[in-house]
Amino acid sequence: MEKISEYKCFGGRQLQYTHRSESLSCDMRFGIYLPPQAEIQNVPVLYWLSGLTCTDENFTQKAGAQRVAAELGIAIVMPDTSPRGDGVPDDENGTYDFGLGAGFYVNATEAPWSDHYRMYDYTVKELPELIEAEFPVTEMRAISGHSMGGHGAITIGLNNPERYTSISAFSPICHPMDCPWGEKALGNYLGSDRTTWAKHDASELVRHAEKQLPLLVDQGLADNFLVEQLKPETLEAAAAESGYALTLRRQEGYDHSYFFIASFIEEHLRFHAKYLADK
Ligand SMILES: N[C@@H](CCC(=O)N[C@@H](CS)C(=O)NCC(=O)O)C(=O)O
Repeated sequence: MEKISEYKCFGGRQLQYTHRSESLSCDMRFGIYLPPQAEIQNVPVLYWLSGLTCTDENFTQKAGAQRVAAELGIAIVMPDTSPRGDGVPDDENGTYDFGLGAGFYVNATEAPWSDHYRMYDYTVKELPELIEAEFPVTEMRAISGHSMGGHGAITIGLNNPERYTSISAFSPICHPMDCPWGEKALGNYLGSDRTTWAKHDASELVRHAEKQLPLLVDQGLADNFLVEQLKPETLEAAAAESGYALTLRRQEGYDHSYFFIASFIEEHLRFHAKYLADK
């Protein structure tokens, strides 16, 4: 692991590292914010999963999360959104919604993607192991994300309820089995057998959840992707069916951008802080 940059921020430190990833077979970058409390004690961690086209830097630079993370004593880890580098295949047409910048937080089973595109293992196991070995953090983890990363946060959280205290999402892809982004990604990474997709579909997981983790979702009503790609109503219907205590808030006038995330990230951090402190 090698440090790329370090900035003092709200009394804590905003850091960026590169490391060799065994699960992804390539070098990866991640960002980590350590609040001031981490100078004297281990602190809990929020994992943030970004959306299509993002790297580790979008959330770091645009969400404005550090001030409240410093107040609450929470570290934030921001991974990249796909494997990168020489030899990592990309969509042959270079589209933004598949391949580089679009790992969808699954382990690909199909060639040529399966050699590198293993973002599920990276996010669930490899990265937390590295973070917990190298930084002053506890094993208390929460997970959040945006769009493709909101899908990642909900699916990873619900598939591993013992590993996380709470889940939140901004504008998540709620039903990837039935939207263009999701069908393209899951079809290419996992193959045509749709039964293997259900484990990576937030609505399916909420419909069948055995253990409920606290789940907060914010969705802007002026989001261009709302109707065709995000479909929060499917998550709501699934929660109603299974009795899952979902909090889904529709926010008038907000779009899909980081201006929306910046407007509500404080509430998401305070939501997670409650459960990170409880356990
Ligand atoms: N660039 C795409 C949209 C991709 C997009 O909106 N990405 C979101 C996540 S799904 C994002 O966070 N973009 C980076 C940013 O706003 O900093 C387009 O041309 O339609």
